[in-house]
Amino acid sequence: MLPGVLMRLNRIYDGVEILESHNMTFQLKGPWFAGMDTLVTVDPSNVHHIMSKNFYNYIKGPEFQEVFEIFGNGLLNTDSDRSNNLWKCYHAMLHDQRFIRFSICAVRNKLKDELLPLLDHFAKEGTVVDLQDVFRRFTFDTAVTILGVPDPKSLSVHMANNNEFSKALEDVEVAMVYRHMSPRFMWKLQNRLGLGQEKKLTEADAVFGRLCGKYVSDKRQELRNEVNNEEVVDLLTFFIKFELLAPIDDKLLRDVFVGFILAARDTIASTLTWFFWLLSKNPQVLTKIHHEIQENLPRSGSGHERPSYDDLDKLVYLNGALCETMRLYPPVPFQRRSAVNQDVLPSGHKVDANSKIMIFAYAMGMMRAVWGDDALEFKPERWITATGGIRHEPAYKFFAFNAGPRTCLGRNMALTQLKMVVVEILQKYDVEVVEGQKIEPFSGLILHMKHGLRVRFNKRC
Ligand code: HEM
Repeated sequence: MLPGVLMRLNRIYDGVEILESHNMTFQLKGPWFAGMDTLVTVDPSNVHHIMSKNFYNYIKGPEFQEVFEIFGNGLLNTDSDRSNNLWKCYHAMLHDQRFIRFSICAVRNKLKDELLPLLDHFAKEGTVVDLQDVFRRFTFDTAVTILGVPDPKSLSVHMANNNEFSKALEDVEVAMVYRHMSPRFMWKLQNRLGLGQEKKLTEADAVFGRLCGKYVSDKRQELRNEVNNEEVVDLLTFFIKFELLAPIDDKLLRDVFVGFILAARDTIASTLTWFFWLLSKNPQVLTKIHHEIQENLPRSGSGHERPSYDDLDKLVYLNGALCETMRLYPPVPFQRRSAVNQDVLPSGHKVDANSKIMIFAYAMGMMRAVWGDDALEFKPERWITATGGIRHEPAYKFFAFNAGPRTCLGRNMALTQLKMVVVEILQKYDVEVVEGQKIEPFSGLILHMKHGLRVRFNKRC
């Protein structure tokens, strides 16, 4: 059943119905020889139990690490709690004011100097563009810049696709989905014979090794020559210079590099794409966001560096609309875990040692039992308290950023970046979604739009 279910992720409503009729937890069966049986759950009490209360019993495990071996010893592939040194290093970096300033500046410059001029060009020419492609290029360039490597400049009028690293990432994603959907012996055999997706995966690994090797050695050289500029703290500089993680060898830096792009690139691009599509379907929400921006943000030319952190914090309704987007279309649509020891979940389901569990974040956001009868509606109001503040939902219910000790470390940075991009685009353009296109999700590691999202930009007066 598992391959079939993964292939039909676009028919999510079937999955929602099955899970609703099974009280939010369901045993999937694979062929007896393939070891693919998986307990699928969207029950928040189970999620809380798995991700927090009994955290040590539910690991990604060796099988997960084997599937994702291309990410090496990076954080996404590592089991353990917050005592892990790599986790501590990431945590320190994402709370370091110099790194935060550098990242915000990278996003702001990319917006101002490249994305907005490009959208101006598209608006002037009346060009129809794939918004998802635009955002993926934007987030790729910003993630690479934040890493401290020369900007690949993949945003351009011609939208050429000639970046080796980005192509390798795409091959990796397809290969990961293939590994998930195939019995282990099958992809192992293909890997040994160098066939199909496995061949591409091996080639992608070589690209990562070669390019990251060069980036890291260039950065080490740059730091040796540096006239000390304490203000510029990109990711590689942070990891190499501050030596929080000693020793840090080039192989681990390669794993951090690839993992960071994976964590910070398509998650943001996916959210932005679904967000603009949802706005096109819900014009009343768009009107309210415009109103909130007008009320709260200084106008351009007022001398402020716009918009500031504090300004963005005032946008409570926009925050709700972004959370609502990630509730319905969580960029990371599922999480896999494996049980170390036998256990019983709060729902009463028995879990055998070494059995597999999937938390299906995508279906969870659509569960009436979790979100109420209006679960399928796009309602930013859901995220606002009676006094007009931000309503915080527990992570085991709003699972887009994961839950427990291994919650997404970049959550705040992600929300800031999302708001910066949305505000700038909405202030300057009306985004017109082309009629008649088929919109359906494609779930790899990230929940993309299968056919992209074709739009026109019309300049606002
Ligand atoms: C909308 C944007 C984002 C979403 C929905 C998101 C979601 C997630 C999820 C679900 C995980 C757990 C992955 C797993 O263990 O399989 C995760 C981990 C992580 N994310 Fe994010 N993420 C986003 C943006 C970012 C950004 C911008 C950064 C960095 C600046 C970031 C940094 C990380 C890191 C370092 C981890 C590893 C945490 C750990 O394993 O302990 N994320 N994220």
